[in-house]
Amino acid sequence: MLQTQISRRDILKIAGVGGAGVLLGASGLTGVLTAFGANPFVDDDESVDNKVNFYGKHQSGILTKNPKHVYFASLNCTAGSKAELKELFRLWTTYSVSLMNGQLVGPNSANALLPPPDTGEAAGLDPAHLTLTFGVGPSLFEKKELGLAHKKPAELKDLPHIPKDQLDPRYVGGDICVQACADDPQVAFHAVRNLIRAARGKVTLKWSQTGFNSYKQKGKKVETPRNLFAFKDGTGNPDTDDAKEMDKVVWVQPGQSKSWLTGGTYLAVRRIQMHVETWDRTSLSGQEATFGRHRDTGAPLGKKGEFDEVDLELKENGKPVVPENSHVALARKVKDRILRRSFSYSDGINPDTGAFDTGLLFMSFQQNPSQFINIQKSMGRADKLNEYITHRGSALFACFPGVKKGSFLGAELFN
Ligand SMILES: C=CC1=C(C)c2cc3[nH]c(cc4nc(cc5[nH]c(cc1n2)c(C)c5CCC(=O)O)C(CCC(=O)O)=C4C)c(C)c3C=C
Ligand SMILES: [Fe+2]
Repeated sequence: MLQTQISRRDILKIAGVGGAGVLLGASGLTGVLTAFGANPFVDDDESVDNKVNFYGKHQSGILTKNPKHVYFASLNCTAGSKAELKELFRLWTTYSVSLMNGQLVGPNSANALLPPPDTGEAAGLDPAHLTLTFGVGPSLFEKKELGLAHKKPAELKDLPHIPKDQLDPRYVGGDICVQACADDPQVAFHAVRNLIRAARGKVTLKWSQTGFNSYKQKGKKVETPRNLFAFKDGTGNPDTDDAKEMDKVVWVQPGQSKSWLTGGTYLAVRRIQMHVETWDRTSLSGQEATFGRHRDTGAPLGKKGEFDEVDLELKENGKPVVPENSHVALARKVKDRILRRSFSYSDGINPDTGAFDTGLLFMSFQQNPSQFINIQKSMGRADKLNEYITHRGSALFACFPGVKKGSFLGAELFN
């Protein structure tokens, strides 16, 4: 860690101490160098509580468990050249490590005539397990000024239309994405706000979505969160502690795609409205038949425990206990697997209908978008859940591999 760094807790102590010399002496070099266009190396500070490391083989925020809040931002890229974009990702690397350490993105200046380098609303807060995940969308590679067309992976293209989706252009696509997850929504927002602020002239916000997850925690044991239809959501996910499984499901392996994406992954995002008014008029048995699981325990129909194996062959009076058109049965019809990492959202009401604008910010990570697409196709028109949901937003991003100390986000793409 740079000796010159300053924690967000320290800022409160230092506040009020005048004199540029004092402040630069205490917290120094980072902001000064950043202001002159250089990016000093900032390391993970493992002495900080509630902190997730930035550096590693893979980016954070993909296998990182139990995120409570997300601020997801989809961005337009307005950089004029590849060199400009590369500089931005270098700067974002330094910023991301500082933010995930719970530090200011730049030291305060004593000059009150200047805006403070850090927007300040996370002052005094710890990192709250902040993770930052960056990806690039298909449209980035179509920008002639960036000269990246030859680096576009064949599979990085807009997700296909699915029956009944009613996409709203306000929630579609994006050149770049930033996913900020934290246990504190203000920490997540602060991170995205400062990243965007530092990128002025190089990116603009296209769309964004906040989301949340709530779960009971006893010691280290965490219960599966419930979605806004009250069902446990995430039970059937692959085991993120199983590295071999993650290499099969999530991480792009050497030779599978463009080399810059090795160790990275694809993020499929769907903003899915959930018609809670209709759901709340549905019987419990109807709700359980929709998912193929019990609402209370999360167990597959016909079973007792949440993690009992789903048995699609189980019959009662000649009929499958887990209905063939249930969400889970259809998801299991194909052999493809994905890692879901979704969040509920609640965005007020739709002024035209008076209905809640609420639902699921569905996010899944997979080594090839075809895994998501095959599951989506299997669900197709048949999924009983379709009666209660409408897909409103959609985007696909290729998320960079992790960053080695001394390197920067997307180095393999830009070098
Ligand atoms: C194409 C991928 C999927 C979309 C889109 C999707 C939307 C969606 N899902 C729920 C709620 C639940 N999904 C559950 C399981 C489940 N869902 C998918 C895929 C998509 N879901 C998969 C691959 C699975 C796992 C199937 C398995 O192998 O068992 C469940 C059951 C519990 C669990 O495993 O998480 C729920 C509940 C909603 C509400 C929704 C759109 C709003
Ligand atoms: Fe699902």
